[in-house]
Amino acid sequence: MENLKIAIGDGFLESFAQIPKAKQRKVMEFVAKFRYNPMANGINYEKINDARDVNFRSVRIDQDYRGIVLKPAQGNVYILLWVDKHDDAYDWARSHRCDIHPQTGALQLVEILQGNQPEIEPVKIETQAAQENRLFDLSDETLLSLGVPSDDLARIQSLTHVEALEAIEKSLPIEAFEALYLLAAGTLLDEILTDYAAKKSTMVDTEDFAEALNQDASRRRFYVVADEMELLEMLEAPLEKWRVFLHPSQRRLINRHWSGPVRVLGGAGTGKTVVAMHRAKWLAAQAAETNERILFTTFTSNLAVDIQESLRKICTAQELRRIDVQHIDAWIVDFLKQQEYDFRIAYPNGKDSEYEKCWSLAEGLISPNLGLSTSFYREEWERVILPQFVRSRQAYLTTSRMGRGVPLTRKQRADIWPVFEEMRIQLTQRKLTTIEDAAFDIMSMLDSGANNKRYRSIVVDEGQDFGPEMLTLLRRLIPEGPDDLFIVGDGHQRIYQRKAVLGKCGINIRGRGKKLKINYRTTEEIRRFSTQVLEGIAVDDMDDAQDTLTDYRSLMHGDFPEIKHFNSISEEAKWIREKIEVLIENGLLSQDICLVARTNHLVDEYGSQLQQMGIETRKLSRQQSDNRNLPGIRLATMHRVKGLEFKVVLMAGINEGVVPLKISTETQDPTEARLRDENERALFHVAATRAIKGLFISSHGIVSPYLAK
Ligand SMILES: Nc1ncnc2c1ncn2[C@@H]1O[C@H](COP(=O)(O)OP(=O)(O)OP(=O)(O)O)[C@@H](O)[C@H]1O
Repeated sequence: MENLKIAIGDGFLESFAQIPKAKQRKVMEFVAKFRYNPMANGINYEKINDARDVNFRSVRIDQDYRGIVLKPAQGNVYILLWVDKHDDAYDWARSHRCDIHPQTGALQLVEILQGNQPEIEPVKIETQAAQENRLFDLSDETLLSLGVPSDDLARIQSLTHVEALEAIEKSLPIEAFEALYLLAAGTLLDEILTDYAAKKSTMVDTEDFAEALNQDASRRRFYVVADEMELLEMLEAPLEKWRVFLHPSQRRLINRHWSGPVRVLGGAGTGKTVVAMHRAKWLAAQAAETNERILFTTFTSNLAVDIQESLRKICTAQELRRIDVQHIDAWIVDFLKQQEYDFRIAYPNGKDSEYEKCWSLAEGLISPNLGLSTSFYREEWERVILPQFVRSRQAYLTTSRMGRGVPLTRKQRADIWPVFEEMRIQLTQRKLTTIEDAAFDIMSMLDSGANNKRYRSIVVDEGQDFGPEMLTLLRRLIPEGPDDLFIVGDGHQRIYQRKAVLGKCGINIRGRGKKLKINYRTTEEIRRFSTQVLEGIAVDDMDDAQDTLTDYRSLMHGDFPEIKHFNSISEEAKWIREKIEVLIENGLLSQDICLVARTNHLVDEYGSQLQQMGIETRKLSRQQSDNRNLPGIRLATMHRVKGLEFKVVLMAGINEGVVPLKISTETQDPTEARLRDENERALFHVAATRAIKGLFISSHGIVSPYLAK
């Protein structure tokens, strides 16, 4: 059919997810027929009496259920909006309308306020005091550019508090509400205008729905379906809205050419991984003709597994074949294997403890006369020697020690060097090396022409945890140029004590540093609580400037996190059990609840207490991703839950000495102590921001200083 456009609204998927499985099957049968030919015999479009929107029609799914479709008089456009029981579907249709905004050209779906509307303040501003109280001192033109419908201008201009704005949320187009909400929360007007305002256009045809569907602002709620398979796939996972409904700020980063490396910041849950995945898909589609490959790399192995799984949901088979998803260590190991490299990588505190054996032998060379603590040597090794590939005494004498608290003279450097040299000797004798040295060895191999893996582009998730050696390696792996590197990350979530400055790794992001600001995962109450722990801490933007969380918000609301202290772990575990039972009684699945603790030991302890009380648990392993089809309360360390999300998170054992972990923060160097404390705070922040709608925090004994007010 000529110019046929079939679209689906996000509300259709949400309402579809709510109906019984048997009815969902009927809807799928209907949708298949509808997608093939919306004018087919048997699809009857019924007018809806009293509907305020003349373009709404109902369609029959079966005896009980109806779909609501937007079917404008002009053009060949059909938009699936809602599905529900007959009467509920009609009620929905009567209480909504869908218009094209005359200035922005966006398609907007809003609820029609009726009955008990929040009190609207008088439009006419009579006194100066009243005028000063106004929430938004904005002209009609500015409000229109943000997508506020013309009927709502006076109402918005008269609002005096944010609760009144929240009360009319559903009656405002999503983009207008979001811009106003962020403004009310303190975001600067200039920033809002840059991110949200549409340029004034005199060309908008408010009857041209086909054109309206092309607007970025429309595409966060309406998606034009390419084929029947795609539509059915969307119905298979109706709540995975990230697959198609991208925020304009996300879309702007994805579907375009960039002249060089891009760095995307964003607080927890702002959709960085979603953006990185869509970017990889777009890049893979661009590479169709050249058959070039994309590397998608992460810091943790679990995330790489999850990303591979999620990419399957948005990529074609061809696109998927062009993307290598691998966490960076695995990539390094693979590369070295192909080069027949003779060394195995040993990790600190690794399973075989070889690394620690080598270190204790190296420590044997520490001279007590120098007056430096043993922890100082280890910190120097990890923070200075390894990341900068310092291989000789001579090089060490002139190496930058920026960020280290204890200054060293040249003589002291010369005196302590043998310890590091010995560490390398011990490792080499066992045919071992560190991941950092391995990365630098690959760079030497690349310099001598070994590159069996040529990539068109590299996409990096968890960028904040990549050390300088890894970022330098990625830079060397791909020639500088358009669409070379796309790095997402968040310094507030740096939990592995690795820190790099992109510019110093040869990655120049000038003019291509971007930020995501809307948290899609967590309620505003949980977001606020989770960021408190980082207050007053200067966090970098992965380059040479600072990042901030002041412009990071959630539009969802829920309960405040609950915090409870106990005398003993058994009392605490009992309380946790009661919480779990109530949550499950209220319809939550056990696999949507995760208990998080700081150490493996504590995780196991809570696990056995819960099991003794008859609660099924499942500990998340380091090697495997979580299969959410299996029941059981999830148990995990704070490190393991990075990148994941659960409807409810129970943070247990938030005690003094545990959070922050005493042995992790013990050092005699005050600068190092500060860095480690920041790291522990980031870990707490990461764990708390995994919660979608419920966060419960408990402790036993003396409470953690992070909770004590
Ligand atoms: N455009 C979108 N529409 C709907 N949901 C979205 C969108 N973007 C992201 N989300 C959802 O928000 C949640 C967080 O997304 P994602 O994991 O990509 O964020 P993140 O910034 O990488 O988080 P973190 O840094 O905390 O791991 C996920 O549930 C994701 O599906």
